[in-house]
Amino acid sequence: MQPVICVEQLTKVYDEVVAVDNISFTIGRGHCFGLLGPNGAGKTTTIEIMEGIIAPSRGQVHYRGLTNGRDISHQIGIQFQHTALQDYLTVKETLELFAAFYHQTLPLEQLVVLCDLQEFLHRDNRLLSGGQRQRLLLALALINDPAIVFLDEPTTGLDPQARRHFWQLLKNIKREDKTLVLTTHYMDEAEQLCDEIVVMDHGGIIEAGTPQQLLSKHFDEVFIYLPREQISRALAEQHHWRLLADRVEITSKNVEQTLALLIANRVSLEGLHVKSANLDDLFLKLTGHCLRA
Ligand SMILES: Nc1ncnc2c1ncn2[C@@H]1O[C@H](COP(=O)(O)OP(=O)(O)OP(=O)(O)O)[C@@H](O)[C@H]1O
Repeated sequence: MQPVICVEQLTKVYDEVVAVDNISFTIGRGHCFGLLGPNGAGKTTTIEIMEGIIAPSRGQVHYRGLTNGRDISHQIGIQFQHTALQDYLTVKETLELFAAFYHQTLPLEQLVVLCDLQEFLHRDNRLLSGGQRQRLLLALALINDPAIVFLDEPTTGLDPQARRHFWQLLKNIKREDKTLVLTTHYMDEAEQLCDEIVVMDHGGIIEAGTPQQLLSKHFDEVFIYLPREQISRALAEQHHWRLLADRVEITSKNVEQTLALLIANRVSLEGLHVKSANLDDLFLKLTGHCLRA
């Protein structure tokens, strides 16, 4: 891995709150790096220090010889969660306006293709759907052809189809040798996009690695589900299986053995569903609460 950003012993203390508590990590060039954690974990503070928006109390962020975000603005792009777009301007006019702020920009035609803006290029900003608006904001983050793009919960509020479309665009952008730094509340998004993730809680790092590394480190079992009415309460309690509202959850280290046990107990296997642990399960295990809770 060729490191592009090195965060070293970063700390941010507000009056009475340690928002970020001595964290260190490295982001590889061309990777998608995900910063995850529950509300108040310290993600935004960390990202804003990396972006040079706020100064750390202690520690450093190194980027190509630049420290703590100084003079970094022309090398990065930021997609903020809430950016006010100028009313009465079209998408094309908005791109042209933002392009005028920079010496060096990506050709607009390239941006339009990269962010899939063709269909609504001449539409007034006020008339854009949520997904179209996010694609325009992505284009604005890319306008100066940055090496690193920061994305703050880019798909919050989008419908499943628009989210998937957005993910595809981010995958294409990654192929252009850009490094993506993403915060998200959606574990499926992190699983789809991120090469490395860091999970924060209470200002510190509680886990770091690739999604696959973390899943295999924390889980050596799969979840088996069966409709509730097919398993007696006595059998479930005997084996400590979880009784959910409409199904039973069986945690199994050996699927074959569990199936044999079910068959031996004359349990019907109709509607059986097997699921490997995903980042949602990992998050729950690490932080004790769901991201959206
Ligand atoms: N300017 C500030 N002054 C005082 N405390 C702050 C300030 N900014 C953040 N904090 C506190 O620092 C902690 C970390 O906040 P931060 O916004 O970085 O968390 P987060 O992980 O981004 O949360 P969310 O997912 O809700 O955006 C919180 O306890 C927050 O209240």
